[in-house]
Amino acid sequence: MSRTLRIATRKSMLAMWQAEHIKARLEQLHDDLTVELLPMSTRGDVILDTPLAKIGGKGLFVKELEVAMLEGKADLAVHSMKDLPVEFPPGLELFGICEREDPRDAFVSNHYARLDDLPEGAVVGTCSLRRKCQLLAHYPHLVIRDLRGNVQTRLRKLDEGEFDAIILAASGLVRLELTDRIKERIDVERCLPANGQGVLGIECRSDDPETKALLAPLTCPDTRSCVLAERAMNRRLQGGCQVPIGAYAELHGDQLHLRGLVGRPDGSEIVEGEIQGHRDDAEALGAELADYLLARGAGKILQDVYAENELQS
Ligand SMILES: NCc1[nH]cc(CCC(=O)O)c1CC(=O)O
Repeated sequence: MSRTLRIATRKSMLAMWQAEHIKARLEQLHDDLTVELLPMSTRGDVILDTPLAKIGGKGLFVKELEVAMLEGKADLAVHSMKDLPVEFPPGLELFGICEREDPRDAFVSNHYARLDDLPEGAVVGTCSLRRKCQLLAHYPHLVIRDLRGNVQTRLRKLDEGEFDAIILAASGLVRLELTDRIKERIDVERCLPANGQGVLGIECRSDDPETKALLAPLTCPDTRSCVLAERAMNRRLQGGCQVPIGAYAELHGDQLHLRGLVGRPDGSEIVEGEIQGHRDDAEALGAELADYLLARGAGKILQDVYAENELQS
């Protein structure tokens, strides 16, 4: 029986690449399946002049896609897991979690080979409070400036000389075949990634078993365990995507090792911790690590960050 699936997607090059990638994999897996893309604009794409942390609102980039699925105009959406809110609207769920690519942040510069080489006062572009916090904690001599836009826009601003360097997810650059722009992959000890970084997630309607059956083979069980732990930590911390929270899990056999971090955007305080346990307890481990961080002052830091965002908006 032939079937057609429609993927709702943002129109940025990275989002389109990701949707095309899942389309190709699905069509390869299933004979007689046709996959079409439904490109859409989201609020996050339209509001380009305000730092994301100030616009706030969870899921700025996903709401329109979700409406399209609920209205039956599309069957699935492909997301960067790190941009996905931890909760889903009724009727929709996270069904597929694909194999993780490089989770690290990448150092991109036209003049410097490594983060360590940046001189006093060098200007680094990022709008991620997580990156800002960790960069300033390790390199207090740097100046961090907001940098927004899709990957191409950010690279253009670097090339125009507005910044000495910028930080982007390595995975996004790799997907766009811009690997040669990566000067250094920053180890997770210096910059703990965002939960779900480097992972594609697939969202679909909860009551759509046919789509789910087609999507099932895309899930990577190892990545899924890691991402469940990372997201459980963020959920317990009640962190949206615009907060200085890092979460990164790795598997060693069946042992899951999760690291977490909450920090002040200026790098003046970082609360961090790690936990290890069986992968079957991934979500419980995430929640437990969140409680550990909360007991050490993470809640106060997050409260202050949220209050600051309120004030500026
Ligand atoms: N917030 C934007 C965004 N969302 C996902 C990625 C990269 C790909 C990924 O993490 O899977 C990026 C770009 C970036 O942070 O440099």
